[in-house]
Amino acid sequence: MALSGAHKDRGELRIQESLDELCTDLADYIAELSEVSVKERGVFAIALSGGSLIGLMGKLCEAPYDKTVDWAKWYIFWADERVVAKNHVDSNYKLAKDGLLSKVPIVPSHLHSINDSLSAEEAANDYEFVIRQLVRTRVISVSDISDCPKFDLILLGMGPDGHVASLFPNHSVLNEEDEWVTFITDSPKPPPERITFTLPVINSASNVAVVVTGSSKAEAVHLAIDDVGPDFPSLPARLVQPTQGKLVWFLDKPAASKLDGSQSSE
Ligand SMILES: O=C(O)[C@H](O)[C@@H](O)[C@H](O)[C@H](O)COP(=O)(O)O
Repeated sequence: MALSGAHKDRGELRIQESLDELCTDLADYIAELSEVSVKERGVFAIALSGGSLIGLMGKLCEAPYDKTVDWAKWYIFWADERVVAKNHVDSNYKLAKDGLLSKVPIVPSHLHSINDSLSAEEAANDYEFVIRQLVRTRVISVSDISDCPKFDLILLGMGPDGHVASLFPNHSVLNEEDEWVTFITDSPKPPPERITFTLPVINSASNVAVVVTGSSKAEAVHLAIDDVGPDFPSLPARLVQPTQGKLVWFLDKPAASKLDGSQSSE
């Protein structure tokens, strides 16, 4: 590991020399959280995002994780999803299914993707209803301070504009406090229609990991993590602040290159 440390309230930073090391560290981290959660609760409720994250999780399909992870105890959700058919090339479900979930023995009924025959608004309401049922049966824990679902792990990517899940800068959904799952029809990143976990749900999780690679995101990483003062508008990624849970940033060197002090640590 190139660098590891805590950054005030911004969580733990894990900065890796190479993508290969980042992928190994990420697989280790997920496998460990799965083990702890299965031991404590009998299940592991994990929410995925789209984008490069799924490829970076690829080592989970390989030895030793393919055999050591208790896949039958995984319940899988999406922190955000594009409102397209499940077999559409833009579907986050399809991305995860093809790249990861079809290669390990997940129980098909534990895969909780959106109903792709509904409108964005209906799909968000329906997804929240599904999550409410699973909170009731304690497949998903509940936060004792927010009453929100408390996922064991929420995995997020981040765009160069600092968006996470489908929470984009300056969008009104950033202020959503009542819904668990909401929708947008004007995503600046195509496709335009998406459903997304809201910030209260993300910040109620036991663990949140933000996985970011590449120099195009270095400025957003700096603005999301460093103490930049009040003059900068808050990026969605900066609003990821688990109330009781643990936040970890997985970064490669190019993504971390504009962090304060990064030059001196090379
Ligand atoms: O469905 C989506 O578009 C995402 O969930 C989104 O939040 C993604 O994680 C980031 O845009 C980062 O994507 P990349 O890692 O591919 O840049």
